[in-house]
Amino acid sequence: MSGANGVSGQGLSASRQWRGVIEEYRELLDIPEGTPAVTLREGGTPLVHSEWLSGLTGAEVWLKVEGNNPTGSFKDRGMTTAISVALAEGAKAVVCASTGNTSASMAAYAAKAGLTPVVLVPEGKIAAGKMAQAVLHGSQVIQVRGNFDDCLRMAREMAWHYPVSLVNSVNPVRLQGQKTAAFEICDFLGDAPDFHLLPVGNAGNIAAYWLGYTQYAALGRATKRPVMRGFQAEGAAPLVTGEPFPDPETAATAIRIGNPASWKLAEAARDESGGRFAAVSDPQILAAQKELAAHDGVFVEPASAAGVAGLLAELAAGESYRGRTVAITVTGHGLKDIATALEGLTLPDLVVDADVDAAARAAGL
Ligand SMILES: Cc1ncc(COP(=O)(O)O)c(C=O)c1O
Ligand SMILES: N[C@@H](CCOP(=O)(O)O)C(=O)O
Repeated sequence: MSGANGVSGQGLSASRQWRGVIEEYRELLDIPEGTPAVTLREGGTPLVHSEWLSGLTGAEVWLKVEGNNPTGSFKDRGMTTAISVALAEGAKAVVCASTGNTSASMAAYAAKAGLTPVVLVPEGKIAAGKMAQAVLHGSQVIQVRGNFDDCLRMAREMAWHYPVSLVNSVNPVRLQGQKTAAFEICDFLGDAPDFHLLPVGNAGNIAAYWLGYTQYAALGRATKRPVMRGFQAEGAAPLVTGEPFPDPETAATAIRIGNPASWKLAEAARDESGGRFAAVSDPQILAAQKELAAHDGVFVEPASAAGVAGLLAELAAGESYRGRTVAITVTGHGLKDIATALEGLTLPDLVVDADVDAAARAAGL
């Protein structure tokens, strides 16, 4: 899951190493001047052309593969900025509420910075890979009898009453880092795409992309801004219905969020771009996850497939993207949640003697 992979993908020469999003885009980030970067060289992730989805749609469909970040999700872009600023401001400890990825990312960057990470998660709802990351990077992980929204309320209060800095995306410095994904897409394509599709949970990421696209258009580095389409899980779709979900539920645990903190910013991105929010069911999400792995070689966690599931659902409903350029963010790596990926699958049990002909026969060659 290395992020320093911008060498060919970002048009860099082989001798030039990707430096992480702060050093690559410092002059475009609203963070205190001269803030030393705490970085794991996040960003510079591949924009992979999807022959499968391009063939289905008649569009040029590109996947922004954020699982290639150092901790396996897009959160690293925002965590480099949040942890760098927190450290520069003298923080000794950091806290977040999480459905998993934010805690994994915070813990890694806190370890790098020598800060103490405190994590609040909904009890029993965190994928094992993410929990392992948080624990191995040295977090104090506190499970809460409640959902993510309860955890976020507690994290805000903890940061208010105790000497600990909050690094959830309600911290605006997070969005500064996360907007760099929009910069990278424009830099790679030479302009903004016509459409940008992505999963939405707490809604920081759609807000960050919109910031980035807006900034690039204002600077003349892009001629347009994309139409933003955000996809939520049916059981946790407050932006679709317009009402908080008191008991959000979905197999896509990363987006099991009933009351997104960046609700207003997400609505602004939708309205200013002429976009929309829509819901996709868990079976649609899990089917998209499998198809993406099988057709494009990109293995993502369930929540990360919501944008692709959304595109497929729209196509089935008669929507056309023909002739357009479409970017879809696939937000996190599939290895984070193996249990869900394997659910309902029959694992191969072909066992042969140590004999090549027997293996070839078993393989049907
Ligand atoms: C893998 C993954 N995808 C998508 C999201 C949604 O991002 P956001 O909360 O910024 O809307 C999250 C976190 O919520 C996530 O962990
Ligand atoms: N999916 C998120 C939820 C909270 O994230 P944030 O970006 O709003 O801090 C997670 O991974 O915890």
